Amino acid sequence: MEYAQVIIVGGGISGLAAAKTLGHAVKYVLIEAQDYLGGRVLTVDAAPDLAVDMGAQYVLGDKSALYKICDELKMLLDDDDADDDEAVVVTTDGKTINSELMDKATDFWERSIDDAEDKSDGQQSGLAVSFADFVPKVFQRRLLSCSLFPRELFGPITDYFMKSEMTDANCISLSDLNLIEYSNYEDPPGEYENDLKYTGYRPLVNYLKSFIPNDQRIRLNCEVVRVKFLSTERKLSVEIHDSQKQQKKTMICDHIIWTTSLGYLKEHFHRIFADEHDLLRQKQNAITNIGFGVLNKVILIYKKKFWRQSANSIILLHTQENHLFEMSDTLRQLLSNGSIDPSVVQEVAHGLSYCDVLPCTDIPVLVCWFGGPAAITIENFTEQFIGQICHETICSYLKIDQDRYPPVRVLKSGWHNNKYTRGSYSYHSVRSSKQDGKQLRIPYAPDGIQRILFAGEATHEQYYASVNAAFETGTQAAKKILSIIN
Ligand SMILES: Cc1cc2nc3c(=O)[nH]c(=O)nc-3n(C[C@H](O)[C@H](O)[C@H](O)COP(=O)(O)OP(=O)(O)OC[C@H]3O[C@@H](n4cnc5c(N)ncnc54)[C@H](O)[C@@H]3O)c2cc1C
Repeated sequence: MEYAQVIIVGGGISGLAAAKTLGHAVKYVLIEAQDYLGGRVLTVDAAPDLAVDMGAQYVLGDKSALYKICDELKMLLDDDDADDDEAVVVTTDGKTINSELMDKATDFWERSIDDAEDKSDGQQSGLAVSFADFVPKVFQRRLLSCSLFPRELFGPITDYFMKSEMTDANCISLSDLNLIEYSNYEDPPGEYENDLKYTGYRPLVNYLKSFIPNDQRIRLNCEVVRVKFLSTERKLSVEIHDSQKQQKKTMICDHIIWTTSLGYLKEHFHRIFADEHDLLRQKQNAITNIGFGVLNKVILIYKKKFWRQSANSIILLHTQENHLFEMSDTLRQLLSNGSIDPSVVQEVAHGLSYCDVLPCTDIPVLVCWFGGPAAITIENFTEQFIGQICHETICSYLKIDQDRYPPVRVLKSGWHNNKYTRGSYSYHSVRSSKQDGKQLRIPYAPDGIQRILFAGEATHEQYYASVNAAFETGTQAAKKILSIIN
C-alpha cells in the first residue's frame, strides 16, 4: 500500500499553500477531486490576452501575506485613474440617478450597520440577531430623515443594498445572516479590494504549484471518500476514488491536511469519517450551523462599449416591481426551444442589480453578480440563455437597442452544482457562533497526536470567506505538521 507522511486533501489555495510550506523534506501527496488546481480560484481564458476569474476576483487587504506574493508576481492592477470612475445608476424606466445620491445612500447603509451592531450588542447574549431584523429598518429611517431621497426610491434603493449585502456576505437570505458575528468579522489588513490584471489569479496558482517538486505528488481526478484511524498501527487509512481510471485505492499516512469546502463537508462529512465517532461528535454542530451560500457571476464580453466610458459599474434600481422588458426574438426563441417558464426571465432580471466593468482590459467586459436564490436559479440554464437575459435587462434599463451590441461571449459560474464545492464561501448564520468556528478549526488527535488538521477558507478565525483565509490556514496547518514531525 502506498505510504505518505502527509496527505493533503484538496488542491485549492489552502492545499497548495500547505504543499509549499511542507517543502521538499516531507513526503506528501496532494489529492484533488477535480481535473485542475485552484478550486474556488478558477481563471479561464475569455479572449486572446484576457483571462477572467469565475471564482475569487479581488485580492483583499494590501497589508496581507497573500497581497505581498501577488504584488511580487506583478498580478495586481495599478489603476491610477480608478478614483475618477463612478457607477452608472439607472432605474427601470431608464432614469439616471446621480451617483452622489448613491454614495450618500452607501454611507447611510454603512452607518445603519454600525447602529444595528451597537443595538444588537445590547441584546440578551446568546440570542442570535439577524441582519434583516435590524439593518433595513434603520436604513429606511435614515432615508426618511433625509430630504434628498424621493419617496419612490426608498424601496428600490433598500432592495439594491439588501441584494448587494446578500451577494457580499454570500448568505441564503439576510434573515439567516448573524448580525453579531457579522460585526465581529475582520477584513484582511489594509485596502479592502485590489483588482487583478488581465491574467487574473492564474499566476498565483502556478506559483504555488511550482513548489511541488514533481507531478507524482499531485493526483488529479481523485476524491478521498473514506478516512479511518488505525489505532494499532497509529496511521490513517485513506480511501481514494480515481474517477478517470474508475478505480479505488487505499493509501496510508501519518497526517492529513483537510481543506475541502464547508459545502462539501455538509454533504459528505458523515460518510467519509463514519468510523471516527469522536470526530463526528466534535464537528457535527459546526458543520451544520455555519452557513455556506452561493455567489455566481455571469460574464458578458462585448465588441463595443454601450455604457458610459468612465463607468466602473452599472447599478440597476428596480423601480417597477413586476416589470418585464420587451423581450427580443432571440430570447423568445431560447425560451421556447428550452420550454422554459417565462417567470425565469423575470426572476433573473430582478435578481440582477449590479455589474462591474472589468477594469484590467480594453475589451468591454461586464461581470454581473448574483447572490441569494437567483444565484442558484441561473445555474440551471445555459450560458447563452442567462447571458441574453442579463444583456437585455441592462439594455432595457440603459435604453439601448438590445440587438445593436450583442455579447460576443458569455461565461457563467456554477458553484452550487459543482459537487466538490457546493456553494461559494462560508458565513455565520443565525444558528452559528464563534464557538462553532473554533470547533471547525480544531485538529483531530485520536491518539493524542494531531492526525487530521482542518484548513481552508471556513476555518479562519477572522477573515473566513477569502483567498487570504485559505492561504493562511493551509500554511499554518503545514507548519503545525512540520513542528510535530521534526
Ligand atoms: C464567485 C466567488 C467569488 C469570490 N470572490 C473572492 C474575492 O474576490 N476575494 C477573495 O479573497 N475571495 C473570494 N472568494 C472566496 C475564495 O475563492 C475562497 O475563499 C478560496 O478560494 C477557498 O480556497 P480553499 O482552498 O479553502 O477551498 P477550495 O478552493 O474549495 O479548495 C478545496 C479543493 O478540494 C477539492 N475537493 C473537494 N472534496 C475533495 C475530496 N473528497 N477529495 C479531494 N479533493 C476534494 C475541491 O475540488 C477543491 O479544489 C470568492 C469565491 C467565489 C466562489
